Order: sequence, then structure tokens, then C-alpha cells
Amino acid sequence: MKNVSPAQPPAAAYDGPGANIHPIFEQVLSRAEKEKRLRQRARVIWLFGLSGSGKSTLAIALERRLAAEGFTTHLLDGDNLRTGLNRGLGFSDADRTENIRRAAEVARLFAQAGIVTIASFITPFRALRDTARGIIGAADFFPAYVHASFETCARRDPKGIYAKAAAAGVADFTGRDSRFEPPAPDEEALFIDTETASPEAALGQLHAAVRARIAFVSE
Ligand SMILES: Nc1ncnc2c1ncn2[C@@H]1O[C@H](COP(=O)(O)OS(=O)(=O)O)[C@@H](OP(=O)(O)O)[C@H]1O
Ligand SMILES: Nc1ncnc2c1ncn2[C@@H]1O[C@H](COP(=O)(O)OP(=O)(O)O)[C@@H](O)[C@H]1O
Repeated sequence: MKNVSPAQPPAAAYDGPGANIHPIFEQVLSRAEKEKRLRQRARVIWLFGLSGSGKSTLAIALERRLAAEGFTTHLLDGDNLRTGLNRGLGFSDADRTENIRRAAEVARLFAQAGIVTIASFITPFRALRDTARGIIGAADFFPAYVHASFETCARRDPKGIYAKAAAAGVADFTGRDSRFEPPAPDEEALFIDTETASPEAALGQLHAAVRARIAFVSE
């Protein structure tokens, strides 16, 4: 049989220590082509806030509404990733950093596939949100701060985790032993106050902001 050597890719495609063994030119469909087929612009909606602030409630309701409108979406959240990809990571600053780094890399992959991605993580430090923005890219990253006070979250406590933390049964608990840094104005996060907004009103606020960003504009 004739020995055919494969076409050589441009040298630049293999540059760098983390070079991908599947160079970009082998991609069959570009992101733009995928978005066109899905008739949507992919974005990463990053919900952050205390445990019990209402992130999951909003994330699930947003995904339901967008799906009903014909959008293709995917939901990523702390509880799910921590049982799989991020199993073994705890809540030290270093572990949260790795947790968010991996979550942001996964979210970026979904966005590259044209999918509207809803991420729900406490993401308590500004540096973590900056990491997520840096990985995903500022143009694709849409942060929303889901706010409720520690006291309100402790009163809601659907998982019993605040009661457990009060009995010193949870290490590095956010808001108690580990800090939560509210977003600074220059982070430009959407502010959703679940202290005052009902779940329906909070969804309405988030949905309106998201729809404006994911609407498909044909060229
Ligand atoms: N120490 C401590 N502090 C805060 N939260 C804790 C802790 N231990 C377990 N849990 C549960 O883990 C969920 C948060 O995980 P995240 O991956 O979102 O956290 S982080 O972004 O890495 O800070 C969080 O879920 P949510 O209530 O959905 O936020 C908690 O149920
Ligand atoms: N806008 C809201 N107003 C009042 N309670 C809410 C609101 N959103 C969520 N909740 C309640 O708060 C609790 C925590 O919500 P959840 O979505 O699980 O928070 P998180 O994912 O941030 O931990 C639940 O009992 C939920 O019913």
C-alpha cells in the first residue's frame, strides 16, 4: 500500500505547552455556524450568591422558560459538578478556585458549541468571578448577583446546611467561616434581590436581560 503522509498543519497550530492535539482547522462547524443553526447567540449566564439566595430556583426557571421559547440551553451547578468532575474538592479558598476554574472551562466549551449556558455557583470572591470572566471571555460572560442576606438564607435553609453550620458541622461555611465578597460596581453584574422580588419577578428580570443578549441576529 502506498504510504501517504498526512497533510502538515500550519506550525503555529502546535505551538505552546498546552497545544491541542486536534488543531482548530479540523473543526467541522464553526461556532458561528452552530449559532446560526440554533438561531441563538451563545452566552454564559453566571448566577452567584450565598447558598439559599435562590440561584438554583432561578436557574431552573430560566432554563424552562428559554426551552419553551425554543432556545438550546444547558445548566451547570455546584451541587452537580461537585459529585462528578469536581468530586474531591472542598471549600477552602484553593479548592473553590479550582472548582470555579473547571466550571468556567466547561461553560466555555458549551458556549463554543453554541449553547446558552446557565451556571449557578456561589463564586464568593471577586477573584473567582474574574477567573470565570477571563476563561469564558468578557463578551460571553453575563454575571448576575442573586442577593439575599445571610439571615434570610439561614431562615430559608431548605437543605438544613445553615443549621448544621451553626452547630459547627460545616467547615469553611460561606458567610460564616469563609467570606462572601459582594460585587463591586465595576463588575457590572445584574442585581437580583430575592429579599424583595418573588421568584416570578426575579425570573422576569433575569429573563428580560438574558433574552436581549441571546437573540439571534441574521446577517
Ligand atoms: N462550606 C460550604 N460553604 C458553602 N456551601 C457549601 C459548603 N459545604 C457544602 N456546601 C454546598 O455546596 C454548594 C456550593 O457549591 P459551589 O460549587 O457553588 O461553591 S463555590 O462556588 O465553589 O464557593 C452549596 O449549594 P447551594 O445552596 O446551591 O449554593 C451548598 O449546599
Ligand atoms: N425570589 C425568592 N423569594 C423567596 N424565596 C425564594 C426565592 N427564590 C428562591 N427562594 C427559596 O429560597 C430557598 C433557596 O433557594 P435555592 O434556589 O435552592 O438557592 P441556592 O441555589 O442559591 O442555594 C428555597 O427554599 C427557595 O424556595
